[in-house]
Amino acid sequence: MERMDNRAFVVVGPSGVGKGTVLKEALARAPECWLSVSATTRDPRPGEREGVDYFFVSDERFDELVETGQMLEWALVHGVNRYGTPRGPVEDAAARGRIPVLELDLAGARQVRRSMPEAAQIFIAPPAWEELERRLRGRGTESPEEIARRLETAREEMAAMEEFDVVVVNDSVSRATEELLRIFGITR
Ligand SMILES: Nc1nc2c(ncn2[C@@H]2O[C@H](COP(=O)(O)OP(=O)(O)O)[C@@H](O)[C@H]2O)c(=O)[nH]1
Ligand SMILES: Nc1ncnc2c1ncn2[C@@H]1O[C@H](COP(=O)(O)OP(=O)(O)O)[C@@H](O)[C@H]1O
Repeated sequence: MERMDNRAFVVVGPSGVGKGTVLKEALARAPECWLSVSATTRDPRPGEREGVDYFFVSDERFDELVETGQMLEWALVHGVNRYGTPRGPVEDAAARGRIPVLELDLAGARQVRRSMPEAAQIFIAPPAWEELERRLRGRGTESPEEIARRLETAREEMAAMEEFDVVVVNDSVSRATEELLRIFGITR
């Protein structure tokens, strides 16, 4: 995959595909890139840190952020919690010459395709459906009901893969990381 010289990157992929894992590896080696920290109404998982993994906010605070125009995009994900991209930090990062990277769900990616059409849209896919299920269950952070809901959302996301500029298969973390770095334009 050739370098994509865009001013921002949107990364989408089904829950458990390894977006977080691969993005963390890639961004540690891509100082030009800046990962947006989303606001969410969901509860933190063990080990997740406020302001690092997410800004964990109440429903009331989320309403306020939306109503005052502070969200670049937002969506109700898995039918339960809302997630959104705070606008200010993205604009600040871009103004400092960093390349914003946004990890979003499908609805968020579609909004950004309209509001920031220059952003490259990347889909992270599993090597096989069974492997996605295995990773999601193996992570062990969701209840069986939550896993079932995530797999339902995953079917819709996988069906929308063709909307994306490029698909990166997360077969191995190191290979997928290398491919992502090439797309980001970083080859060292
Ligand atoms: N639209 C939108 N989606 C987001 C945002 N932040 C995270 N998401 C998506 O919300 C979904 C759920 O994320 P998370 O609760 O961390 O669960 P996981 O995907 O199972 O690790 C994923 O598809 C994320 O990409 C955001 O700011 N906006
Ligand atoms: N290439 C891979 N091969 C095997 N397991 C992986 C791979 N990438 C990620 N994982 C594992 O899959 C699980 C889900 O990864 P995570 O990064 O939390 O996914 P996401 O952010 O897409 O929900 C984690 O337990 C992670 O260690």
